[in-house]
Amino acid sequence: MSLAADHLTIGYPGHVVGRDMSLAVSAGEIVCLLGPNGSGKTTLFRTLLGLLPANGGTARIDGSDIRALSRADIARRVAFVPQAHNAMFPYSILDMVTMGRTAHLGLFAQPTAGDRETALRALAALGIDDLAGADYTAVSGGQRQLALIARALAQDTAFVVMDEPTASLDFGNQALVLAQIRDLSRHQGKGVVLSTHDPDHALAIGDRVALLSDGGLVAVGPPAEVLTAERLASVYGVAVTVTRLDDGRTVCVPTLG
Ligand SMILES: Nc1ncnc2c1ncn2[C@@H]1O[C@H](COP(=O)(O)OP(=O)(O)OP(=O)(O)O)[C@@H](O)[C@H]1O
Repeated sequence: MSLAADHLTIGYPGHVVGRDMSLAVSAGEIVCLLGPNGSGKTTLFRTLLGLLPANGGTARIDGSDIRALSRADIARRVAFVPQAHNAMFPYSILDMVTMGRTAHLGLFAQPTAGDRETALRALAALGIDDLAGADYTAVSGGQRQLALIARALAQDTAFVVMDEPTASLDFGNQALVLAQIRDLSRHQGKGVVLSTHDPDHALAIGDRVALLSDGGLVAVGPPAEVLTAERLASVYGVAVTVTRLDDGRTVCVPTLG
């Protein structure tokens, strides 16, 4: 089982964002995508999910060309956590998360009590079950982000694609979400690809890191091999110290000029 970019060229009409990108995420694996602002992380995800046509190459799920799959087929196999957006429709958080179950329902079928249970369990896993009845448009950006992650958990797909899942979360909720993501891969065997601006997050939970810069994937591999001080300095233009802690973990600290 895999979610794969096969020599993908990505972009918009008249604007190529990245060329010849190849990357495959397997079941049970966490791949973290890092890259500067505007380098194309969201564009790559949208192309991988079939939301944006590739300018070249192929996006594949379990070997099938994404263009051959219906939206429902894709939604049964891949959940997407977009960046927390401003909500338009005043659904309750529970309704919003229950919508993650839609992929498993037949046309016109209503969610069952079991679907609501699944949604409630996902909310509890993220510590926001007390918000089940709250209006999705009237909670904070971080709470909306947690609800979007809960919706993906409820969708219960083999793969999860997360666009900056920790971006608007406080320090404690960042750790909670990282632990949830690790659990999704280690205990539930899901393949996860997520983008982040924090190399420490990739070092903490990534099995592999893909570094996107200058219109291509410049390095793909184990976090400690990809995220060297030299490479981070060259991609982000800041001096960085990469240090190993006594307990074996590795962290990155930028040097302020
Ligand atoms: N709808 C669009 N139409 C045309 N160009 C776009 C569109 N969305 C993004 N772009 C451009 O594509 C490039 C990549 O943007 P993208 O959002 O994929 O980057 P990103 O790595 O996700 O950035 P960030 O880290 O800031 O979220 C940018 O130059 C951006 O201006």
